[in-house]
Amino acid sequence: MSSTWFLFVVVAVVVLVAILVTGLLVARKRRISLDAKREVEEKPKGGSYAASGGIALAPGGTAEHPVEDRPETDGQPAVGDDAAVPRDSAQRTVRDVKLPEAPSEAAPVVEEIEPATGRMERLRGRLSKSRSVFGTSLLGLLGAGDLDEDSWQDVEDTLLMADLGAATTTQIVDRLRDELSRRAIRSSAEAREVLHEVLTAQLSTDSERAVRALPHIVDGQKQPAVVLVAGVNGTGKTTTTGKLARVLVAQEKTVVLGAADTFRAAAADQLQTWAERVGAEVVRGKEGADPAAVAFDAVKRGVDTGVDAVLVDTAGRLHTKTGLMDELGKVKRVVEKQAKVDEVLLVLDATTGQNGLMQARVFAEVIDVTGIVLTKLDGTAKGGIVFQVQKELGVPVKLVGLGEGPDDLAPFEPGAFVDALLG
Ligand SMILES: Nc1nc2c(ncn2[C@@H]2O[C@H](COP(=O)(O)OP(=O)(O)OP(=O)(O)O)[C@@H](O)[C@H]2O)c(=O)[nH]1
Repeated sequence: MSSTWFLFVVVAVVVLVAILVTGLLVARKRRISLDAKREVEEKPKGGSYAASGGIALAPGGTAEHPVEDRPETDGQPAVGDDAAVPRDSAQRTVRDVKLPEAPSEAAPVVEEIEPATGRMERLRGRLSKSRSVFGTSLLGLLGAGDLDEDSWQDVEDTLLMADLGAATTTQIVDRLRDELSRRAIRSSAEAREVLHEVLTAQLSTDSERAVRALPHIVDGQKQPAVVLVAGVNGTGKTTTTGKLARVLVAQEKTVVLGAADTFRAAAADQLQTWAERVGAEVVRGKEGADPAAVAFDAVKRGVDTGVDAVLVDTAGRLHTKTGLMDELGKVKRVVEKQAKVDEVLLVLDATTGQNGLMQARVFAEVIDVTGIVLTKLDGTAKGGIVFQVQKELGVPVKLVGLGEGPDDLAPFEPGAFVDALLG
């Protein structure tokens, strides 16, 4: 009995010792695996990169890098490179990798600009087509002395054909009749004098012809002049904007051009070319972007950089399309959140004759046109639209386009214009 009892005690002790040893081993193993986990967590990821604070920045070109000592020179490991330089040695950063040279683009050549003064005189010959109607026909008729009713009818027809319109033609013929009977005209030189007087008087206006494109002071701060250029398709808006920029730059003014014609990418490219030629900045949007937003950005840029003038070229739009005209109104309203629009130039193509007048009426209603630019006067015998537009709208013709050349833009001066018409 006692030996059975003794055996029982020995077995119990052995089992207890075995349990104790196993427990100790398990506890130790657990502790090691926990420590190992912490080690993994604390190891910074990505080698030397430790994103504890913000991104550390350093000025370019000043930091030192051991990379210079690496055997490879072109960024690729060379033979034996692995053996010579351990994989975990400092890596080259983006700053150290030399980029291939960008293909050198020829710097745009800034052109010399012809002085604007006396341009009308220089461009007089360009009005030759208009002159052939006015000068030759009218002077021939009037210089012949006493005119019968048929001759007066011819005078009237000549004026109508040159796009002076019915109302203006009647006024001019009435004035001519008065003057001729009062002065007893006998030669074509005298006739020319009378005609010159009457036509010039017909073109006179009390409105200011100067283009409001110079900066002014608002609340003690220089504010650029904001000029909006509008009109139907193809009248010469972009060309005029470019030509006007040249005039300003020639007078040492700084200019921002806004390419708010977002329908045609080519229009913005065209404006950009004009800008490069005079050294002006262009603000343009993506094709199809909101033109009002581009115009706004251009004016903001001009205000922020303190330039003298911001010229905004808008997309061509038919005056008969209400949606497009509304959009133009929006362009002006949005720009005016940034700065007052000082000048709204309506560009009319002189070769379109009477239709130009219709366009002018609608545009004037939508955006308060302040000045007319009559383009392509070099290519028409119908310069007479100048008379009508001004009389009907009470808006002065400020500039005339007399060719496709960069400096073929002249100020509108009634006396010089009539001189050019009569030859
Ligand atoms: N002869 C002549 N051509 C001109 C004159 N002004 C502009 N042009 C030409 O007219 C064409 C149209 O000119 P643009 O400036 O592109 O006209 P736009 O109004 O901006 O055109 P859209 O943006 O399509 O509405 C171009 O070939 C110009 O060279 C001018 O005074 N005389």
